[in-house]
Amino acid sequence: MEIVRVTNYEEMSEYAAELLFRKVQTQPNVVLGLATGGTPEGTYEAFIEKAKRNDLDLSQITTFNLDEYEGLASDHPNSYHAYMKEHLFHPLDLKSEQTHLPKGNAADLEAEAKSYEQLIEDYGGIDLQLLGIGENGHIGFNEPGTPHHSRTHIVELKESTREANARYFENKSEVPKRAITMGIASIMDSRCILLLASGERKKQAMKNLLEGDINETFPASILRSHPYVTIIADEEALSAVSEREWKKHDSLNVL
Ligand SMILES: N[C@@H]1[C@@H](O)[C@H](O)[C@@H](COP(=O)(O)O)O[C@@H]1O
Repeated sequence: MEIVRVTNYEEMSEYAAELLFRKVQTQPNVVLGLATGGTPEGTYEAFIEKAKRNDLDLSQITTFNLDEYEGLASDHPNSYHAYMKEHLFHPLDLKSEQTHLPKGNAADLEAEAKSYEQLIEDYGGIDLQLLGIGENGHIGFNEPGTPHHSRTHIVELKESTREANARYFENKSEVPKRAITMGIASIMDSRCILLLASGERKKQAMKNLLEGDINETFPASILRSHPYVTIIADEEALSAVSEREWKKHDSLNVL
């Protein structure tokens, strides 16, 4: 596990965008795993800018997102489909065949989960998975208690997660109660993982991730057993982590 400690959100975004840019440049047919939430917005913005400025060839990339809310159609303004179209897919003119998200409004969600997992496999797996982290340690929508062997599945969202995400909806009651998400094992199958964390709100999560035990109570802790994880976190997110911990991991030799 590598930790890149940066000053703030802007620096985190710039650094992550540069890594994504280099990844696509060196591997034009890369399969990217993508995340939503406030954390990667700046990364997407910086990546779009770099890609356009350098005429980056994106025609061969494929993307798979981590998750989607249950019941929201892809054109629902609060769906993760809509988020991705706005923040990445449209600005980069990615074709719809290149981009994949689980369908939250599928008639048979269990079948959707299976076929999503199969599709990732058909593409040879994910080369680089981008992750944010929930305050309770969730990755994707894998809430505390999710088994480490889980594959794409349907989850009940914790009230705290619905509250944290309510800012994107009119009010909390509109936040769906369930979602479909890649599982812990699906995420761990990615060849490398890039986790981003910024701000005070994430400081306890980062402390648990870097100093706690690996267990299912804190889902992100499993990442410590993955061979290629890079964390880009800012000073506030790392403010509860002892310097000894992040210095121990600090490295610029990433991805
Ligand atoms: N499903 C998403 C996660 O993928 C994301 O990492 C998390 C943190 O969001 P934010 O980056 O807005 O703090 O929120 C949601 O629950």
